[in-house]
Amino acid sequence: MSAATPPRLLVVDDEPDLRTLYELTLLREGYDVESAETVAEAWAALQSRRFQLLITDMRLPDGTGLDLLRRLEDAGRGEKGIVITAYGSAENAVEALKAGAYDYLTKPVDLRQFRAVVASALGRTPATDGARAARPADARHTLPPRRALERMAGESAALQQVRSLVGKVARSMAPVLVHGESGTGKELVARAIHELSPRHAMPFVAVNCGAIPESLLEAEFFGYRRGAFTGAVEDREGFFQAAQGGTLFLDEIGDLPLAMQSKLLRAVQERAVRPLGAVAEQSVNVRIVSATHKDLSAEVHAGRFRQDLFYRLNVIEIVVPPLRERLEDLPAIAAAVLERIAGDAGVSPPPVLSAQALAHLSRYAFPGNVRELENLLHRAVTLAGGSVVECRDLGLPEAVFADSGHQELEPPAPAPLRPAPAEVPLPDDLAAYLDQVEREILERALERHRYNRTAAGASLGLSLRQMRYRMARLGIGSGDD
Ligand SMILES: Nc1ncnc2c1ncn2[C@@H]1O[C@H](COP(=O)(O)OP(=O)(O)OP(=O)(O)O)[C@@H](O)[C@H]1O
Repeated sequence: MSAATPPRLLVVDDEPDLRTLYELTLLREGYDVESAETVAEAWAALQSRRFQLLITDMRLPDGTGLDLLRRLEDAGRGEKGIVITAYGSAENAVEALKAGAYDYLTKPVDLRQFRAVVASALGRTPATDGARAARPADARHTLPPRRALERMAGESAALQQVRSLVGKVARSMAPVLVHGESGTGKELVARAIHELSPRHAMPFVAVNCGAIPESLLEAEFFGYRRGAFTGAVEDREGFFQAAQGGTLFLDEIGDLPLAMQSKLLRAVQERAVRPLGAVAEQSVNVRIVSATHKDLSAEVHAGRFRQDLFYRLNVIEIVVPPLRERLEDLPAIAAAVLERIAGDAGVSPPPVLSAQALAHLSRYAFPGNVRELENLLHRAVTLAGGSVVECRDLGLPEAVFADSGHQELEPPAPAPLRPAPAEVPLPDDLAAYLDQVEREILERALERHRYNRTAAGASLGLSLRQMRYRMARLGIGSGDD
């Protein structure tokens, strides 16, 4: 956008004072502003000119802001929309996002937030805001657009539905909740949304909520100031600041403790965070995509997840079904994974699965989903050593197959535990020795449960959170790295 042609905005509100307030605020930002009082007047303006952005009150004398959004959508117009809704009417806000609004604001409108949302819709930084300027993307985060979508192999109806939803929601700010079992591709979906969104050149920050010790959550999410606590020797930004202008992916959101849920809700509502030890809040412009393998509404019923946060995050839900429910995707995903493995190893052409090996795999329940398939193929390729992966290379014992109902499948029979030696020599570094013992036990449990961390943890009496924490501490990979 050149300085000579400021973006043209249309403000629609029937209250003269509010209209003036919005107009003045936007004029100070250097925009070209027009206004209207009713749906009819706004529509007349929209028919005679193009605007970059429509900012409309929800309730208008002759209709609603949504009527305008729908008309724009029907006419195939490119104007983005921001809807201003009454305080506390969450349904209206959700309706607005579903009708294609870029974002919504609630009354009374906070002008700092107003400027930030408008700027974000126009891909700019607020001119008069003290908020941090949008940064150029960190190189690590800059993937060419569409990479995640291209990586997503498979043509099942379920996956096509996922792809189409990704395309639709990418344009807006609407929070998305991705639901699916572990390893189904939830993070891939979140990345695809980010890469197709207007934010794609800004950071994508992925956070595994289940892997962070509870005492560190606030500092990790919101950052801290030097001296905020012992050990805080310098200022550090949190995930929200790191994702400024981009997308924050909150994986395993269902694992977040209740106290942290309240703080997250506040940050999402206020669009501002206060680092530990700081006096002032910082406004943040971040789109939230969260994911869970849990049934969050059941968690809400059980009192383990805040209902208000659930509604905030779950404006649009994308369900990624388990691999066993879309086995038609198996050949394409396996081929894509084999290609990736071969590419990483510099081998060409990539190995292929024999027909029997594929048939064998399609009888397996894949409790760890695509991630498990990847691990399995990694091992199989190493064992095969040639260009064709056969059944025997897959290392799936008959015990893991059942013809009736995949759900009842049991993991392979455990190998007998090694008896403890009668006399263990005393270690000279007890902590390192115990770490090694723990590492071996975790690795064996993971191996036995085909890298399904939940199942491996449960077999040792550990929650997923504890399991992840221990794995991170001991530097054990999740099997996919
Ligand atoms: N449709 C697909 N095609 C190809 N690869 C896929 C597909 N879906 C997932 N993957 C790959 O499977 C692995 C697991 O995916 P991802 O990390 O997105 O799953 P997840 O559901 O977020 O897992 P978790 O719940 O354990 O965090 C990744 O390497 C991803 O690239």
